[in-house]
Amino acid sequence: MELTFYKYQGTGNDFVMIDDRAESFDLSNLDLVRTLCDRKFGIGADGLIAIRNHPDFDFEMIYFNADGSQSMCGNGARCAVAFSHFLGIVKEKTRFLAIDGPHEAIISGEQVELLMGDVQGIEAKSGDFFLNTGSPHHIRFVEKAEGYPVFEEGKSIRYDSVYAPGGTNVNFVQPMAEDEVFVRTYERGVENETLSCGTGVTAAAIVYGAQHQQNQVKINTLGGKLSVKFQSNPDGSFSKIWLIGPAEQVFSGKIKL
Ligand SMILES: N[C@@H](CCC[C@H](N)C(=O)O)C(=O)O
Repeated sequence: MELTFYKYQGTGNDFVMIDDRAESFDLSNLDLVRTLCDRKFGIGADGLIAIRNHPDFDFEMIYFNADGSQSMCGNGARCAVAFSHFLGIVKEKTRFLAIDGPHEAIISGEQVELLMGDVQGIEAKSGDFFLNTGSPHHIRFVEKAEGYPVFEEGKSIRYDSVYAPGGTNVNFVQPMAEDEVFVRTYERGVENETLSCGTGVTAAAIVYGAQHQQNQVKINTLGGKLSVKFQSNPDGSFSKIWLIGPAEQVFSGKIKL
């Protein structure tokens, strides 16, 4: 049996994409998810996304990390929107469902603008910060992200007992200007640094923007540039959070199952 797949990337965060409107992909087969995401034995990706029909939305995005765990993925959602546009499911605007709830998106050329869920607030964590942007994110500001031991430090914070049992993603954020940062992320579920993390840069932008009275922050990652805009509310929450950046189909193929 063969599976048709598409490969997408959003600022270097890469995903196996499956058109599963026929519901023939077994979502409970996590060994298969792990094999498809394996860079030596499969297609290779940070995560896998199945697109399914939903009665109340344009589509549903079902996201798995490379290790088979599930959470919200910002870059993956932008790629899922581009893929649904490619499949003809959506035009320039869409409303779809992800694990953290409904999302809206706008496609303008190569860019996908994604409306994220509201954020309740920012927690202080011994000089660092924590917030949930659909996925959990620890934020640490560093003077220089280049050369920073992202894997070692990220892994140690990801497994810190304060985040047990679920763990957290970990972002190291270097300020570059009043409205610009460089972000490197250790991703839970990939268990390594990825070239970019959408929910992570969103978290970094919110913390940095709130500290510098900015409601729009430019983001540099190892995989490219994104931007985040948001509204700060008097109760410490954040809403109208938009993650903006490119999403691209890289190749497609068939793999033997
Ligand atoms: N790469 C993603 C985040 C995916 C989920 C994360 N690894 C987790 O398990 O929390 C993004 O672009 O947001």
